[in-house]
Amino acid sequence: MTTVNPAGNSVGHPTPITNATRSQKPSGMPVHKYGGYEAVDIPDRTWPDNRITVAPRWLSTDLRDGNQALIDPMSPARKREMFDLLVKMGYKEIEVGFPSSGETDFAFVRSIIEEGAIPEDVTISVLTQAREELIERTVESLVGARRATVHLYNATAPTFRRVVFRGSREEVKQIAVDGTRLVMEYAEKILGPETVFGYQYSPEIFTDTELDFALEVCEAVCDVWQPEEGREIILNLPATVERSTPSTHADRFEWMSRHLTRREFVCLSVHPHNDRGTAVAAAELAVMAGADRVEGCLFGQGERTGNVDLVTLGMNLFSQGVDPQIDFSQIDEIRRTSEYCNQMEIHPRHPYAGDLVYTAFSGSHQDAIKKGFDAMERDAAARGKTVDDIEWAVPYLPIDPKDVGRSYEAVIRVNSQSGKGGIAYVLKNDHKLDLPRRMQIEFSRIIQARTDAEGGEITPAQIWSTFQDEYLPSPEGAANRWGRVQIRSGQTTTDTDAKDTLTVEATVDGVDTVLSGTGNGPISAFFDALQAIGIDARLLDYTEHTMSEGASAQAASYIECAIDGKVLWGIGIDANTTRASLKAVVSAVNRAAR
Ligand SMILES: CC(=O)SCCNC(=O)CCNC(=O)[C@H](O)C(C)(C)COP(=O)(O)OP(=O)(O)OC[C@H]1O[C@@H](n2cnc3c(N)ncnc32)[C@H](O)[C@@H]1OP(=O)(O)O
Ligand SMILES: CC(C)C(=O)C(=O)O
Repeated sequence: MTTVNPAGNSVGHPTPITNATRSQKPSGMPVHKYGGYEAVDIPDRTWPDNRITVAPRWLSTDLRDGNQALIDPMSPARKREMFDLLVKMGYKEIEVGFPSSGETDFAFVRSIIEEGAIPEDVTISVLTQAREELIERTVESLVGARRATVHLYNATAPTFRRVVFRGSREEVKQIAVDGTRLVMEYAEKILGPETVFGYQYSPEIFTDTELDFALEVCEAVCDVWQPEEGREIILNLPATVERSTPSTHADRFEWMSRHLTRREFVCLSVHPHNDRGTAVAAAELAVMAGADRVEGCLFGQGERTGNVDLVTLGMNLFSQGVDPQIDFSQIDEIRRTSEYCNQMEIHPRHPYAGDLVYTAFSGSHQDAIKKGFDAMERDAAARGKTVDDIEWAVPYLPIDPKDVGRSYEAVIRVNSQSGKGGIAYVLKNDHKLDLPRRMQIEFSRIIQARTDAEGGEITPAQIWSTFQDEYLPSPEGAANRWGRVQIRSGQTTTDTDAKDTLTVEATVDGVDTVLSGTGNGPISAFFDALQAIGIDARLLDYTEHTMSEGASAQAASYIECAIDGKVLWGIGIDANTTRASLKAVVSAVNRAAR
């Protein structure tokens, strides 16, 4: 056989792809327009060995960075709903707006202060440019607040120095220094003793600013603020536009953390955006590299591709056994509120919150999930505990969906990619029927035929009605549409040599009749009785289980038989196990004749 390998040569045998044979043709994309990102000279970096064992401080900037990126910024009512949600979830630092931007933000800040909506342990913060009239207005918005932080920013990156401020390094540093001084002066003048006042500074686009200059500006700002015991300064180092790998970002954090002279009085804060799609990793690695605090938005709202997603970050900690200090137990409610406030939908694959993130359609995933749930139950029982008390270990499910308020219903959804495990899961979960393995295979072929013919998803209700129609036509079935044999009542007697005699009142082909037979037990006696109506049945396998607890508990019996040369399963459900097994025989017999 002749094949063409990836390099385009005809060869006698397929050639494996190696770096040597891989095509290196230019793509034609204008790569010359972009330069590589500068590495940090920190060969003794320590962050890769660090582990996150406690949650960082969180700041939600949904009402500021998130809001400023919306097509339709939040109305006062939507802002208030978001604020109340953030408080309820447990955020203790909330950036509530840019009060000097206009009346809407100013009035909102005033409203939450005047209406007493801010719990005592929550600090609000407000953002301002380093311009005197804006700083004054910003501080005015905070009058009467119990705990408030002014957050001042100016861009420090070279392009901004050249293009926006048209100034030297010294001049740009001076903007930060003067801004800090003005914030302190206006806070002193305008705010009363009831306000615990804090200060935050951000060298905007920290990630594009030369490290030595970012440090120089931060140090100059600290010289003005004079951080000390009980007087922290928050230095927030934003990846305003994400351009580096998370590892380089972490290097920059470790470098800054090592070089800041008053590090113990500095709260080092990270503010990643998601332009490369790696904001979550950037935040996590920055925390490993020394960041004390993370700024972001719920579900990654925010400028362009968004701020870092606070939900994913918090849930990532949770899934590692670290308390995020935030309550995500009603994730769908959080999601609905966020969608309402931002007027934007959350993607079905959004980590932890999307509609499909705890759902498996594919057979091998479903099989493993079902086995995982079964193993959890067995392990818990063996240790005398409940499933909720042992370590979560269900394949393909990073967390227990119940922990975020989801039910198990959507965990397994069935389509043409599904296998027996998923279908068995639906029957067990929704109907307490634990089908024997070979019966699972039999029933999954029936479902598979339907999904192949009709395409799309088959719902749990459709699976159940197919199951009823196939195995339970009467009387448990949805419709008494078919079934050659129906039993109405039966009696067994056991004689002295342990032979059972069974007498059954039945309807066969629409005619009422009495069937009678003997055997080693009721099932074999019933097989014997069926001979009278020309049915030759032989038992191959039998299992049963109870479906619930208590006096009125139902039992399910499963019977595999060879009937007139066909091997098939039947099921019977009844409070009495003998009746359940007779019904299972009827189920199989009727299927054979169908
Ligand atoms: C990365 C971030 O997310 S930063 C936050 C961005 N958010 C926002 O801007 C939302 C709210 N902002 C606004 O509503 C408006 O910008 C306002 C009302 C605050 C100010 O509006 P304007 O007075 O029209 O000024 P504008 O925002 O256009 O800023 C331009 C001027 O401010 C200067 N400037 C920009 N940022 C800063 C800063 N942080 N500190 C000092 N000056 C600054 C610019 O150099 C420019 O000066 P120039 O006119 O001398 O060239
Ligand atoms: C104001 C700063 C922190 C900001 O939002 C950014 O740089 O993205």
